[in-house]
Parts: sequence; C-alpha cells; structure tokens
Amino acid sequence: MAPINASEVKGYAPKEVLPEVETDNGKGIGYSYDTLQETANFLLSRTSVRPRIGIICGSGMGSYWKDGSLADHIEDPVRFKYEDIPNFPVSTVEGHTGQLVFGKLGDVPVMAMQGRFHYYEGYPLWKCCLPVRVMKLIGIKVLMATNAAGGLKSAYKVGDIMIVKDHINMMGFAGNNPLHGPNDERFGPRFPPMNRAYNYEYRKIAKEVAKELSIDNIVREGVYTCLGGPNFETVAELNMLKMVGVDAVGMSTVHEVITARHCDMHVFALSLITNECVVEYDHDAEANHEEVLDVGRMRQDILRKYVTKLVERFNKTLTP
Ligand SMILES: O=P(O)(O)O[C@H]1O[C@H](CO)[C@@H](O)[C@H]1O
Ligand code: HPA
Repeated sequence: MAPINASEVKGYAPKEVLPEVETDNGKGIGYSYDTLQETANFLLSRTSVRPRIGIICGSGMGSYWKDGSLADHIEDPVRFKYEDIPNFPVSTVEGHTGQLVFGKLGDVPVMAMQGRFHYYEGYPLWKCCLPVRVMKLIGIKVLMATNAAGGLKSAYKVGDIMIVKDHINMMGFAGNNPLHGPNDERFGPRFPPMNRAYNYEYRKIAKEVAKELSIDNIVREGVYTCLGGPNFETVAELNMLKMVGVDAVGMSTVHEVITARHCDMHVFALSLITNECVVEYDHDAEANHEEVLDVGRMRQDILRKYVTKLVERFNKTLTP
C-alpha cells in the first residue's frame, strides 16, 4: 500500500504553520530560569512601569473589542507584540490580540496580557504558562486571570461573573501538568500545595466590591475546570463534570494558576459565563466561539470597572 502523504490529508496543518514544541535546546522540558530572565530583562529595559499585578485577559475581554476593553483603558501604555518578545509564543485564537500592555489601571501599575496561550493551539502547558513565570521575574506579586467559560451550574445565567473559588485539574489527572519535568527550586518546590490556590482575602474583597458597584446580583462564586479543547463538550461529559462539582467549564486558567502558585504569587480569577452548557439531548443550542466573544463585548464595561476597582483594592494589600 502506498504511504499516506500527511500534507495532502484535509485538515492536516503543514509542519511550518504549527507552533514548535521547544525543550530549551534539548536540556530539559521548558525554558531555563536564565532564558526567562532574559525575557524579563528585555521587557524591564524597555519600560519604566514596575507592575505588581499581572492580568490575563480572556476571550472577548480586553482582547477583541476595541476601545471599550480593559487593556484599551490602560493609561500611558507601553505595548509589546508577542512576536517581538524573545522566547514568547504567539496568539493564534480569534479574540486574543497578542500583546503585553504595561501602564496604569486607575492609579496602579499593571501588566496585562491581551490574549493568552491555550493547549489546543499546539503549545505544551509549560509554554502556555511561560508568561506567568516572566511576570514573577519582573516582580509581579498578584496574578489576576480572567476567562470566558460555559455555565454548568443551573442557577448561572449568561453574563454572570464567577469568582473562582477552586478548580479541578482534569488535564492533570491524565498527567498533563505545567510543572511536569525537572523542577527548578528558584521558581518553587517540587510538590507545591494547591488547597489555597485562590486567595481567600481577595475573594472576600471581590464580593464586597461587587456590592459597592451594585453588581452582586450577577457575581457568583464557584469551581472551574479546564479541558484540553478545542471542541466544546458532549452532553455526557458535561453531566459528569456537573456531578463532580464543576460550576463552569473552560479551556484555560488552571495551568496558569498552578504555575503562579508554584512560584508563590497570589492568585485571583474570574470567569465570565458566556454560554449555558447544554446538559440535555433534546436541545437545539450549540456552544460557539462567536457567542463567547459577543457576551465578552456585552459585559466589557462592567468587567473593566470591576477589575479596575479590584486592582486598586488588591494593590492596597501589598506591602510597599
Ligand atoms: O479561557 P479563555 O481564553 O477566556 O477562552 C475560552 O473561550 C474559548 C472558547 O470559546 C476557549 O479558548 C476557552 O478557553
Ligand atoms: O462551554 C464552554 N466550554 C469550554 N470552554 C468554553 N469557553 C467558553 N465557553 C466554554
């Protein structure tokens, strides 16, 4: 039988368009501390902003809709396209602009990622989380991760904002973890605890601020899980996740949080519920990325105000 030429198979991406899976020149999994320090030094030498809070803008939040998004409201911005940053991956998902923005949100210096990296794009988890380690090396103390997620808990409505209380690392159950491979103690310990991953004080502040802004009627608290994607879930998969206590489903964040906690950053995370998870068979609705982006746009003003206030409050908890 004649061998199949993979490049002629429909849907096969030729090697040159796939992101490279890199292994630090064969020395191990992930980039070395020194390599990431080079990336941090590159950024620090090109901006005078010294952020202590790093924000990851999820799908439709700060990435896609110009002028109203969080990242577009950062004052005195210094922007770096991902492709211009040494060792950085590039964003390939619609709604993820692909740039780092340094500047001020309210009166707080921040660094925002306008677009994140996902496993389904072809990046290994350690590479999806590389920016978190770079954040650590530039002096950031708090990671605020935002994402778009499907609402699994029946009480959740599209447009709700869920404060993440905890996560279930489904990909980790199968041995896929951003910390897989040799451990560099300069980042953190071999066996980091994860029972206090989502900072209790920040969750409490987030509930108070929701009241102050009169958005407590749409702010919830729940458990997030990340699946590998890129397909949305089957009915059976969603029902299984519901049974084990998942409230919202996405394809990101969990590995970023693990990486941040490993290197002792404080973590706060928000999910914007962009669609209802379909848990019955006799239902016509189908999850789709356009709806995810549309709901991001619908909520961008509220999210921007909420995140800006949270950043101001979290910053007050940090010692000068
Ligand atoms: O988690 P973020 O990046 O917000 O995006 C979510 O939305 C996309 C699916 O529509 C997936 O990338 C999923 O993870
Ligand atoms: O329903 C979803 N499932 C997985 N990821 C998602 N990201 C936004 N919505 C969803």
